[in-house]
Amino acid sequence: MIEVINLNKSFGKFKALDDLSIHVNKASVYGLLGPNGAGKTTLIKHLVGIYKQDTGTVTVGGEPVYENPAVKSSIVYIPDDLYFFSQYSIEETAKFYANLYPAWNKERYEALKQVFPIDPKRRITKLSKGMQKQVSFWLGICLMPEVMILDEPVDGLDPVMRKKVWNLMLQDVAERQTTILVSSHNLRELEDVCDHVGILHNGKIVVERELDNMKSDIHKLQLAFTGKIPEDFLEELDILHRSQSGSVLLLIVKGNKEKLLSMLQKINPVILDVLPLTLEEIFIYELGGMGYDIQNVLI
Ligand SMILES: Nc1ncnc2c1ncn2[C@@H]1O[C@H](COP(=O)(O)OP(=O)(O)OP(=O)(O)O)[C@@H](O)[C@H]1O
Repeated sequence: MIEVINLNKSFGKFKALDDLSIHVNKASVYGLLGPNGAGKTTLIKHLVGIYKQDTGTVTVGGEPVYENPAVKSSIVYIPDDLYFFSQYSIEETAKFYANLYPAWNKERYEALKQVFPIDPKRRITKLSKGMQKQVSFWLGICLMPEVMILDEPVDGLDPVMRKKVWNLMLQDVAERQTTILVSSHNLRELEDVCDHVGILHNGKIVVERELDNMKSDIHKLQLAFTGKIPEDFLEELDILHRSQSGSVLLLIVKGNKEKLLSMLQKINPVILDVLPLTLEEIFIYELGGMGYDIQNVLI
């Protein structure tokens, strides 16, 4: 649904996006992670047609986005820094959208008054930051978008509202095949909602993974041996991290779990446990294995 191929963008001599490619399937949720200055907002501004790429292609539904009003009208963009007309109430903004966008869904707007407990007569710019975020989701969802692009979306929302907003959007992914791309610094925030995650660092995608597959491909093992550690044998494994506490060896290993276990049983360890890994740990070890300074890449 969203396809970015070999995208390059420089500001003067500074290369903000460096031959970047991503692919986001229809009816999926793609999480874009990365530290400050990685290039997330710059990429997003290409996806919503604000920036024109230097080179490369950016398409949504197979169509280029830049200067393409038809494609742009199918995308709802909720930026980090929200903008609303300074004099308009929620109600007036809703009327404005209803006149401008044929897809505006009035019934939905009315129904969502139950979810967003804000008086629609209030002027939006006078609301708190979190309340303004709520309004942007309320109105954005009523535009019945095919694609939602969200920059730090739940920043400022309280935990109950975060859950409500994600529930509404995930319902649209399931029922209307909406496609969502969401940027964040926080992997934990994305873990529950995304099916793919891409990590952006210095303008490049350094890791892109389907989350369902990830946990089946990387394992935390605790091992202990009666005699010496069989180093020759361990060299055969794809070890991302190794540490030792007393006689217990902790390994983070890539590979098929059953194969690993049957290999390791052959060397008769006195302890052989497979421990669960969080998604955050997986990324930390994978990126560490690729030579990235983890502290600078993930929070
Ligand atoms: N209009 C611009 N002119 C010059 N440099 C820019 C411009 N926009 C972005 N940059 C630079 O491009 C890099 C990427 O910025 P971007 O805002 O895309 O990062 P980000 O990943 O969204 O960061 P954050 O998490 O802090 O919001 C930064 O070094 C930034 O200074």
